[in-house]
Amino acid sequence: FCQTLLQTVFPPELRFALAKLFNKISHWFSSYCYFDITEIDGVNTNELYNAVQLYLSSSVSTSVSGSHSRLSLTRAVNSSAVTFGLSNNDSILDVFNGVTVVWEHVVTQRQTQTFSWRPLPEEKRGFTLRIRKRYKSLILNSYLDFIMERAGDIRRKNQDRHLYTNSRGGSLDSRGHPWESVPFKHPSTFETLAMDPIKKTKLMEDLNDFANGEKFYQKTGRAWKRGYLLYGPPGTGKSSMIAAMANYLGYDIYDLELTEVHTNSELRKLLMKTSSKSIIVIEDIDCSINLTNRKKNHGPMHSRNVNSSNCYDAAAAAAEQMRGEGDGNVGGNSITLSGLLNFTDGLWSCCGSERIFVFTTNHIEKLDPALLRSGRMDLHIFMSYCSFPALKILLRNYLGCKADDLDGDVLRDLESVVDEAEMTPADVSEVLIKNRRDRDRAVRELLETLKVRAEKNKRRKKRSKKQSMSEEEEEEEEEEEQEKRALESPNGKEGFSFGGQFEKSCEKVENDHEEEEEKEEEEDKKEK
Ligand SMILES: Nc1ncnc2c1ncn2[C@@H]1O[C@H](COP(=O)(O)OP(=O)(O)OP(=O)(O)O)[C@@H](O)[C@H]1O
Ligand SMILES: [Mg+2]
Repeated sequence: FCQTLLQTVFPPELRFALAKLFNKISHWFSSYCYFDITEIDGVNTNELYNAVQLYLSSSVSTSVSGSHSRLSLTRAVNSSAVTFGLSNNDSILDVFNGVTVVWEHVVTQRQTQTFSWRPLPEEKRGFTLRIRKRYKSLILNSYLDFIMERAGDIRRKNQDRHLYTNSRGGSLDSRGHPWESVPFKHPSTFETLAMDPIKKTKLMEDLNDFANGEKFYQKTGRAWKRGYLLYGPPGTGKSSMIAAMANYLGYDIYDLELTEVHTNSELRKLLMKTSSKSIIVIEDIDCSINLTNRKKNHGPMHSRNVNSSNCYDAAAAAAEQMRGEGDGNVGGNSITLSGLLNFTDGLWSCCGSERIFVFTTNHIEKLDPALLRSGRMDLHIFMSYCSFPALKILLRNYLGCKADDLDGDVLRDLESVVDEAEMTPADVSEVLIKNRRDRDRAVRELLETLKVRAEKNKRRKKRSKKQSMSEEEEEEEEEEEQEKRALESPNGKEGFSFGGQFEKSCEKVENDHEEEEEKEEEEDKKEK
């Protein structure tokens, strides 16, 4: 009634001024201050609104059995979790640093829309935060930061991981993004990963330290990133470990296909478009480097004094980078080792934080030392053939049986042959999957396979040992013969003998001299 009276009696300007004055007076006398966080800020979505909603959803869900009898439930696209929310015009208390605040979810009908390029929702939603005035400055900034951080964590936990790939070969999507993504649903976890438990625990501790190490990295002036090199034969669980890492930390994975990247600057752009809290993976790094090498030989570098019998002197590129020569872009259309090193280690690697680089390879010996030096790849993890502790994990995973469930003799047999057999966890898994309906048959067949493989390996090792022994013997015989020849030769100096190589070079020098003398004589004859 007052409002209609005001509207009829007073002009709008005066009404507005009166309302402002009234607000000011009530504000002076109130011991609280209020902050409105609306869902839509002008035309943009207010990030803080979404963050508050997520943050409150976690505290509301814990108090479901309490005073709240009506809650809203949401499930986002690509999310496997349900989030709780406050219903319209409901309020909730929250405590931060010992200070109590009140959040109210305010929903009002939006007035009839004027023309807009982007249609706005019919409801106007927002949160109102009520804080005692004296605590305003104490908690406002840190409280909002805290809320943003918590919301990020909840979002990551709720949302399924994403697996990004650059297989589009440098072209961009409609939003200018070079990465394509699919929901990442790999079920591998550290629980299911079969490897030495001590190594596993160490790695998990390392990951924890990394994820919680923001302050440490800041204090020490290091970029917040970490590099792991996983190496070992095919089928030992390198890719499975990457999936386990992503699931453990809740990070996205960027699977970088180096063969699809044409220039160093493209590589840099890809890096810039990766998000924080992610794992950047380059699988089979030795193969990717070879590709670069091949190109390098065709490029201008080929004219340099590079040993052409070797496909590429990667160390030269590393040295080039150490000297800071250019960006290492050879011929303008190929990535180089120095480009890759810059990618992982240079200034550009820090555009974003909390990132893990993982390289995998089957042949660590083929990698350039520049890639392996500490600081670049912080941890080198060897994924070995199936060991006994790893075997026990696989038995548990596939047959659902603990070591104690098996017959003691069988277990001992398994333990005695597993190392000799040099079977990969992938091979062991195959045997177990095939017989997973019959546990006894699975174990029996596994034991047989392991024994056969162990026997085979023994024979192979014996053969190669024999081979190397006979080669050694041959070499020794040859040396002895050469020594004999040296003693029997008329030019031989008694009591002295030089290595075969040296003798050969002496013979060669003498022969060369003779040839030269003959040539000179012929020329003399011709002149005459
Ligand atoms: N350590 C392991 N623990 C559990 N499962 C494993 C392990 N290693 C291999 N496997 C099984 O074998 C399959 C192949 O393993 P994975 O792809 O991880 O091997 P990889 O080391 O990445 O091989 P490659 O070098 O060929 O890429 C996986 O699907 C997984 O089920
Ligand atoms: Mg792999």
